[in-house]
Amino acid sequence: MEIQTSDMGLVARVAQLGKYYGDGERRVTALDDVSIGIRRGQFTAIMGPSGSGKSTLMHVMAGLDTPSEGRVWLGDDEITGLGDAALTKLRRRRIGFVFQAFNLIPTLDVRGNILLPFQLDGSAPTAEEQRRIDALLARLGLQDRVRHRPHELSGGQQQRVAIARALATRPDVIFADEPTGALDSRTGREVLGLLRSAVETSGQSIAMVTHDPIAASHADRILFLADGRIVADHGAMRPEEISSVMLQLERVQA
Ligand SMILES: Nc1ncnc2c1ncn2[C@@H]1O[C@H](COP(=O)(O)OP(=O)(O)OP(=O)(O)O)[C@@H](O)[C@H]1O
Repeated sequence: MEIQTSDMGLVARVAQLGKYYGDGERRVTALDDVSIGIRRGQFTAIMGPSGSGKSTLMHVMAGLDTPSEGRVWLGDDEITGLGDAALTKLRRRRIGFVFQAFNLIPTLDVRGNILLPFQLDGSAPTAEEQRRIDALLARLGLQDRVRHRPHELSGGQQQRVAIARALATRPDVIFADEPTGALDSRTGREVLGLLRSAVETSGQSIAMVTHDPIAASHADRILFLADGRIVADHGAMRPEEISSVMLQLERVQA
């Protein structure tokens, strides 16, 4: 297969990606010959049975983990083989993260948490970025909470702060790992609505790992993994259609 080295429509891409853990008989194949791109301006869900390689794929695409084989690009920039310092800089500048456990800094208030990516990058937000952050705080219903610390907020509010932090720097792509996993279903739906509206209103590109068919039904595209391979690549689907694919994959993988 020809490896394309440029594609303006993709914000992140991997080619012939393999990831192995351990040696000899104990070798585990987490990813096996995966070639896939995340499309710009789309909300992509990554689904699959437990152990199918979802988190590994996301971590390699986000430069949090390195592949055993194959190549990785962020936009047009190949990141395969970059060292830790270069990857850290690239993540800070070009990638946003939203995690199941929110990952806010407990000693910083809401504004401090949202400004953290700028501070880590050694830059203060410009006046325009500051205005954008204020607008984000208002849109996410956090304007009365800016001086609160994470432990003074509900789970849903904490995840909204994490989303505001991820959106504040206008990253090329946001990687979300089970963003609704720790939330009740109503709060989870609100969070998904916020991610969806970032795609609709700002063209934000988002890739989300999830187990939840309802969460995945908010996506424009759903990639299904099983045993470390991409086994299906669908446009938007209803929750019941997603559940039925997942049931089939769980049977195959088991
Ligand atoms: N650090 C590691 N050492 C050894 N094996 C690992 C490691 N990380 C992941 N694996 C294995 O790689 C495979 C893929 O794991 P991964 O976490 O990517 O799956 P997943 O689809 O995200 O699973 P889950 O839905 O349960 O979180 C699994 O078999 C897992 O046990």
